[in-house]
Amino acid sequence: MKEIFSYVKPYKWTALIAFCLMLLELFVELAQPLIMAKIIDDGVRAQNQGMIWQWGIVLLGLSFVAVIAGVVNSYFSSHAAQSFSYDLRNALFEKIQSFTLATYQKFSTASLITRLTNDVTQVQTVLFMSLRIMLRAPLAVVGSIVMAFVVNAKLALFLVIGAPIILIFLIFMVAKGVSYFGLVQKRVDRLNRVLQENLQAIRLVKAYLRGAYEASRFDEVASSLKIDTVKALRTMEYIMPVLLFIMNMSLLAVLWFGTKQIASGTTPLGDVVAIVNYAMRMTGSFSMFAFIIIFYARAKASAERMAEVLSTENEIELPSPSEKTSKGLNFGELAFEHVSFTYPGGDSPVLSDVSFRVRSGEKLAIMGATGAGKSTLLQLIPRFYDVTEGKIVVEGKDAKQWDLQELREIIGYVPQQSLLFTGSIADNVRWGDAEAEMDAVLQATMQAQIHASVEDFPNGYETKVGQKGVNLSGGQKQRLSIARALLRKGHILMLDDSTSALDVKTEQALWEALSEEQATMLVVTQKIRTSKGASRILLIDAGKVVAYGTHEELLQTSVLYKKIAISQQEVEE
Ligand SMILES: Nc1ncnc2c1ncn2[C@@H]1O[C@H](COP(=O)(O)OP(=O)(O)OP(=O)(O)O)[C@@H](O)[C@H]1O
Repeated sequence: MKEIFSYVKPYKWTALIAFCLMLLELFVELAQPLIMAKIIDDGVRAQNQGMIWQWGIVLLGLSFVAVIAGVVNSYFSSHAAQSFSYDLRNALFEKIQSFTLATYQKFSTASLITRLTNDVTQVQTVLFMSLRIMLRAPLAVVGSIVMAFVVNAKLALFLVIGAPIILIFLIFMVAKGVSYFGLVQKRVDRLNRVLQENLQAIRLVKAYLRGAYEASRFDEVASSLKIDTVKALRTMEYIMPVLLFIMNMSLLAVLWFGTKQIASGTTPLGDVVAIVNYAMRMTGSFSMFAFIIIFYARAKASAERMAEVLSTENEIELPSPSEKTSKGLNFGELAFEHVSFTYPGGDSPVLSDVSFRVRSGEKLAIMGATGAGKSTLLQLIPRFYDVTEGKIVVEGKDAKQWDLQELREIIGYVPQQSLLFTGSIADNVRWGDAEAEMDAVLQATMQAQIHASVEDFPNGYETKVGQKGVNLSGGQKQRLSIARALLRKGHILMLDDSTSALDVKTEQALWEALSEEQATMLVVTQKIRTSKGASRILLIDAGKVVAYGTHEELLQTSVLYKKIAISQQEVEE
């Protein structure tokens, strides 16, 4: 909570003004019973009309001040709370951007979304409430006790007795509430995950008629959210009756002894009325406090979840400034030296002792059965994950000594699953280089064989791409992803089975266009037709290199490669 509230610091003045206005409001509120007592004793009982008018006007004036203070306080409180949540959300987002893929996996996308939305809102609400009413409640309690002592110390004692019991009880309930609400937030995570999976795979849900199953899955998570929320709120329900019981007992004691004192003439009626008024205010403030405590307990659980994100250390080892060297010299050269890799949390290596070298401008085809480790191999180069053993040498330097941004800048990557973003087609291609002129965009799209298709769209390059590219075909998405990587003009171009949705003619035209590329190319493929054109082929099986060489060499030396070649020739024949 402390770490999260450090984000209030930039708005401390706004918060302080809100706090002072709240104090003013409170002061007016506490002064009212005192004035009422004066009106009763010196005005009503003494039958002094002038006095009643005089203090009546004071009372009205003070009420007006309280209203103005309340309105201005609201303005400053909401400004501080909104600015705080804006900064916090940005800080969380920035932190998440710096995560390694392994860390993303640890948190899960749905949980990160909940933390950035729902959790931030919980804390923001409590901050607003704190500045508006939350701090006011305990201050009103203390203020009421002090004023009650000013009016009549003996009667005020009855109000003090219950207060410590209530405080201890409230602290106990908050501690209990935090653990319950932590669980509730986890349920919200689960609900978001199910919803996210369902929406992402909506076509599959419809095609496989899984609507009813999905509805029951959603119902299950929604009902566990309901059950746990009710459980958490139920715990909180005890707060109010216990509070009211203790406070009402105090009030009864005040009335009992107050009446006796009035009868014996030791205390004026106005004093008893004022003390009763303060006791009622205390009860009201405690009730308000009890209500806010529910929000506070929930916000505390949320704050802990956000602090967990903010304090997560990046697992990627970054070079120290002395180790860091500028970009490499050998354009696009790449070598794997005895590289082994196990996924975080995995028990067996996905890649074992992989070694190969690709020279500047060469094209390496990576082949192997599904699950052999081809995509994993590519993902190690831009350091999405770090190697477990061995090293990757990029342009003559260990990848770990590269500045991470510089390393990623020289790599154009086309993932297996083409991903596009909401925006225009031009915007999507410009992901490769945000500053690129339209000429460069056109050059990249022509090379990727997508220019003609884009021209056919009514709005050309300004055509809006729906979420994840829903309004484009698989082949169009693949080629736009390739254009994006080409625009990057990197030294190394990595294509992960990125032409699977293209017809033979378009694919051929694409490879021809790409043969003019200067960049070193790593191409994951299943097709002998593609590997034939590569400078070298790396054949992997269950994470191990089983063959490495040119097409002709592999036909001679690798039984597996030869088998694949024969099977594909048969298919082609
Ligand atoms: N994020 C991950 N966490 C844990 N294990 C993973 C992860 N991604 C892949 N794996 C495992 O690593 C192995 C290699 O996967 P990889 O995606 O690299 O294979 P591939 O050769 O590219 O397969 P395909 O041709 O089907 O895409 C598989 O056994 C897979 O289950």
